[in-house]
Amino acid sequence: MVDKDTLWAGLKKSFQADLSSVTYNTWVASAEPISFQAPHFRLQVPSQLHKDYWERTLTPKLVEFAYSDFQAELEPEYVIAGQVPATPDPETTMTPKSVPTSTVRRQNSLNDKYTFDAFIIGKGNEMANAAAQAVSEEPGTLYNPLFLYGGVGLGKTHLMQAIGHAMIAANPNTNVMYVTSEEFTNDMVMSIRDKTQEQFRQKYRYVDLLLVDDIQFFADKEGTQEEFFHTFEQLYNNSKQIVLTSDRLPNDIPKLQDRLVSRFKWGLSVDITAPDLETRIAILRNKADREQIQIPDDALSIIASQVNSNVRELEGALARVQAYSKLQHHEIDEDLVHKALKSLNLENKPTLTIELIQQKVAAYFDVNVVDLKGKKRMKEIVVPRQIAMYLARELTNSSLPKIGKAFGGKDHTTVLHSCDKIADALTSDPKLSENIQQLKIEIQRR
Ligand SMILES: Nc1ncnc2c1ncn2[C@@H]1O[C@H](COP(=O)(O)OP(=O)(O)OP(=O)(O)O)[C@@H](O)[C@H]1O
Repeated sequence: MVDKDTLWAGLKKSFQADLSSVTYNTWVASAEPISFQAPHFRLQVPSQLHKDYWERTLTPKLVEFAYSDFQAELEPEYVIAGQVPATPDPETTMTPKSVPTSTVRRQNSLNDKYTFDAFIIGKGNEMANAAAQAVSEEPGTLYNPLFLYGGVGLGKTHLMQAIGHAMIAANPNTNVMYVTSEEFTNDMVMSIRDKTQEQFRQKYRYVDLLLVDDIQFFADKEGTQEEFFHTFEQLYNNSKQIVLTSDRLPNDIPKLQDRLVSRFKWGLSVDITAPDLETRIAILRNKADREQIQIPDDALSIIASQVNSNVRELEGALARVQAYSKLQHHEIDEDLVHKALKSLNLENKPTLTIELIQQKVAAYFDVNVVDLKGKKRMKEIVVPRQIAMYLARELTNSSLPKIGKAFGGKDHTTVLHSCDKIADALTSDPKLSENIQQLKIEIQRR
C-alpha cells in the first residue's frame, strides 16, 4: 500500500533522473498529486498545455516508473488547477497490482495534434516534410521505407504520425499502426511469454502503414531484429508503407543486422535539424494561436531567441510563461516573459555552442582547446575530446558532420563512435558520470 504523496515523491525522483532539468522544472515540478486509488492517479497541472504534454509525452514514463518503482498499475488523470474534474475524487490509498496493460496500449494510437496542418515548415525540416507529404499521397510506392532521422524533440514523431492522419483522412479504412521500437520489443516478448505469437504477427504484418519510432533502440536486440525483419519483408512485399525514425542513420546504429541496414536504405533517408530563429517564432505563434494564448510578438520573440535547443523545450518555455501569467494574474508581456524564464537561467548567457562546450571541457580537464580539436592520441586528450563530442551532441542538437567539422574536420563516424563510447562507459563508470554531470551543470550555467 502506498499513499499519493509517497507515490508522487518516488515518481518525481525517477522523472528527475530521466529528464533534462529544464523539462523537469517546466512540466513535472509544477504538478501536484490530488488522489490515488488503484489504478486511478489524479494529478493537478497548471494549464491545458501542461495537461496535453502530460497526456502526450509523459504518461508512458509515469506508467513505467510506477510499475518499476511500486509494482503499481496506474491510470493517470490530469486536472487543470481551478477546474472541476469530470468524475468524483477517488480514495487516496491503493494496493499494487500486476502488469500495466491498458495505459501502455494508449501509446499505439495517433496523437490528434500531430497533423501536417500543425507542422511548421522551416529550413531544418522542409525536406523531411516534403518526403512525408509525398509518402502520404502515394504510400508503398514512392519512398519505402521512409527513414526520418535527427536529434531529440525536432518533430520526427509528429511528422511520421502526420502521414498516418493524412492516409486515414484520404481513406478512413486505412489500418495504421504506430509503435515505438521499445513497445514493439515488449509486445514481442509478451507474445512469446503468453504463446500469442500468431496474434502478434497478425497485428504488425497486416497493416497499411507501419510507423516505428526510435528504431535505434533495436541496437543489440537480436530477437527483435529477427522478428522485425520478417514484418518488414511481408509489408514491403505487399507494397505497404513503412516509416521509421531514429536519432541516426541506419549505418550508424550499432549491431543492426546488415540485412536490416540495407533494407532501411532502400527507400529515402532524410534528416531533420534544429529550427532557425524564424521557424522557432513561427512554431510558437502557431502553438499560441492554437492554444488561444494571448501573447504579443515581442514577447514571443524573446522566448524564441532564448530557447534554441529543440521544439520540445520551446513548447515547455511557452507553457512556463503561460503558467506564470496565470499565477501572477498578469497578461503576458516582455517583462513577464523575462521573469518567467529567469529561473531557467537562459538570459544573459552566451549561446550554447560547440565552441563553448570545447572551452568548458578544456578548462575542466586542464587541456588545450587546440589539442581537443587536434589529433593527439594520448589518453589525457582523447577522453576529454570524446566527452566534448558527447556533450556537443547531447546539448546542442548539432548534426554529427557539424560536430566533426568543429573538431578539426573529423568524420561523422568518429564523432558517433566517441558518443557511443562515452554513453557505454557512463553505465559502468561512476567517476565519469560525475564528471559529465558537473560539466553539464557548468555548461548550462555558462
Ligand atoms: N515543425 C514543427 N511544427 C510544430 N510543432 C513541432 C514542430 N517540430 C516539433 N514540433 C513539436 O515538438 C514536440 C516534439 O516533437 P516530436 O516528439 O515529434 O520530436 P522527436 O523528434 O520525435 O523527438 P524524440 O527524438 O525525442 O522522440 C511535439 O509536441 C511536436 O508537435
